[in-house]
Amino acid sequence: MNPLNLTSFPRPPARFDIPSDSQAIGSAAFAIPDERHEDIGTEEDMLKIGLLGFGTVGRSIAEQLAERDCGIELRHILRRPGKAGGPLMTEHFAEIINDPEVDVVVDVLAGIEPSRTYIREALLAGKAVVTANKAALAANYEELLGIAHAKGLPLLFEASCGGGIPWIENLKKAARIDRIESMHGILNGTGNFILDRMDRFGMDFDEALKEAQALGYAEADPTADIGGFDVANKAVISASVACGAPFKDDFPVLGIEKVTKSFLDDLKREGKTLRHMMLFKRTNNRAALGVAPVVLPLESLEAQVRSNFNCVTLEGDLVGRLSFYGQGAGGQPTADAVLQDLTSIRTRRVEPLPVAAPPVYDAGLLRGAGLTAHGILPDRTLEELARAARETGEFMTFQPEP
Ligand SMILES: NC(=O)C1=CN([C@@H]2O[C@H](COP(=O)(O)OP(=O)(O)OC[C@H]3O[C@@H](n4cnc5c(N)ncnc54)[C@H](O)[C@@H]3O)[C@@H](O)[C@H]2O)C=CC1
Ligand SMILES: N[C@@H](CC=O)C(=O)O
Repeated sequence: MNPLNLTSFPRPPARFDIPSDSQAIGSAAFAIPDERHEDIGTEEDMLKIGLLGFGTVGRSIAEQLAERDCGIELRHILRRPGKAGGPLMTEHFAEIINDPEVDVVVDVLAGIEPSRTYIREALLAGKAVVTANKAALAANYEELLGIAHAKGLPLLFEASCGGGIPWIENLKKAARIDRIESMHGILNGTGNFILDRMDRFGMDFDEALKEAQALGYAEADPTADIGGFDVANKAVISASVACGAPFKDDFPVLGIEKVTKSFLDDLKREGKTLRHMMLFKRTNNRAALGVAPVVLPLESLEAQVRSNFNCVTLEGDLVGRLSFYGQGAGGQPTADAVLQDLTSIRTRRVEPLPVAAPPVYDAGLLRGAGLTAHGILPDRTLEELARAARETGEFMTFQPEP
């Protein structure tokens, strides 16, 4: 029995302009009828999944499914050739999408490919998809959400941003009522772990990075974490959800590779600290995005965020500021986010994505009122500061508005 009652997914509010073409980013509300969806199950039915990947997150998902009664049955686990020895293991993706019992394909692979191909093929084969892979999603957001929309299938990605924090779900909910005017926050557990270990325990950068890797926080290639590209992927996904349209523009990304203990000690003496942040601003139909190390007063909210924790804030025109805090990396919190998405599908409580016209990129929004440059180069945009940082090799930091 297929428990995916696609016709019962809530419809988005009427104020959204729903594009009719199949590439449009839409919600799972628009089910295209096919015979698979006619066999509608109930909430009590087991949701059957095929798991792609058996690393830190994949193992945690399998462990939790064995331990708790979530109403989810694990039918297959895709592993690399030569590693698929155990029960349920396969090295053939075709075995998963050709299994008519599989309702949802869960992607916890690393890197853009083969995830993009597998998500595409799963959706085209009529399977819902849950992914934690922000690199694959950010790079192919329009295409993949477009296919999900055209097929009337959920493509959920809570785990892709902020580990165990229910950020995407709440951002979608806020966007039902509010205009999302800004977002900022810490969205990388590895980077925050490193800065915190250096700041509070005097650890070296490399030593702290090794510990983050051993704890399962870092990406397979940790340069994505410390160079800001992992935050950039999460920023693209968050901005796309907030704007109701794929956020495709280039934007400045500054990493934390150059941070030293002595730099953090100097800041501490001034009553400040450093956090690696996503920065997003939007007014009317204009928006800007950036990733940068930000100098913060010690008493600020983000300065309290330690270890692998993340803290991300949205500002809506009605609700004002809403902040979300929790473990941003690690097998268990990320497994929780995946299981939450699967439970939303099983219980047919999928929050639809807002849909709107894409904003025009306006770099000037991250200047002046939005951010004040710290120390040097005041009154420049984040783009100009990023360029100068690359050219001079200097380490740039910014202070957020109070
Ligand atoms: N570790 C974390 O805290 C978080 C990770 N994520 C994302 O979740 C995904 C998984 O992360 P981790 O489990 O930490 O990564 P990982 O590197 O520990 O696991 C990835 C697994 O996929 C396997 N794999 C790669 N290509 C494959 C292929 N073609 N066929 C079969 N298996 C293949 C690898 O052998 C590895 O076991 C990544 O996309 C990551 O960005 C998201 C949130 C938090
Ligand atoms: N490498 C990432 C994992 C979670 O998204 C991080 O450290 O935040």
